[in-house]
Amino acid sequence: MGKFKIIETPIKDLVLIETKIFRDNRGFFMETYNQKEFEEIGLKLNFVQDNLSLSKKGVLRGLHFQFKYPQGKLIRVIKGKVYDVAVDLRINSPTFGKWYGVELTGENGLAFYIPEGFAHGFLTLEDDTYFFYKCTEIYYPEYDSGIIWNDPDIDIKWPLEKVEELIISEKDKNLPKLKDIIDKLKEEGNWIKI
Ligand SMILES: Cc1cn([C@H]2C[C@H](O)[C@@H](COP(=O)(O)OP(=O)(O)O[C@H]3O[C@H](C)C(=O)[C@H](O)[C@H]3O)O2)c(=O)[nH]c1=O
Repeated sequence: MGKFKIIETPIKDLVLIETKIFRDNRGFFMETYNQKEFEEIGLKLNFVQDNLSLSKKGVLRGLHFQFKYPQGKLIRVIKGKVYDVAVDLRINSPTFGKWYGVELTGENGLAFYIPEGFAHGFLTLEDDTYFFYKCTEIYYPEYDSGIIWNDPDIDIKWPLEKVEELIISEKDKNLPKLKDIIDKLKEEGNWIKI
């Protein structure tokens, strides 16, 4: 019996991964990634970069994606709590422009795999939240791109009632709407076509 279990979401290929937690009187142990066992549950992934960010309660990062060299992301909250959101930007996808959100905490061992072709963002629900993710492609600042977090056409139901204030970077405050970049995405991005 493997240590990881896939949980499907309403969006194809976007999955949650339950992780076996070994608890004892010292605390707990878990494997956060195991290439062989991930392949056994259908996730054949090659990670080339790990990221770690620390956020205060109310920080919203995103929605981000890399215009070229899109990144798949295996996300875990090490400590704290976030509401994590992925938006399907895969051209021709039947769920193009649709979003899915999930609460991730350091305690429940839930991981979230967001394949290439999605925009990603999260709202931080606790202070001192450590957010760790493995990426299937390296960072290309020249291709760093995104969509404004409150794009009315995507209409993400962020749990804003759970935070007192929003803390958003100037860069993220000025991100475009999906409708303003859709043509560029289709024409110039070596974007994921499913
Ligand atoms: C993403 C990234 C950033 N940086 C540098 C660039 C900036 O000087 C600094 C902060 O970058 P940024 O403000 O883009 O960090 P976030 O707002 O956390 O961006 C991330 O937030 C959302 C949630 C994501 O899914 C992406 O991985 C990523 O876009 O780190 C790097 O050196 N390498 C990197 O891979």
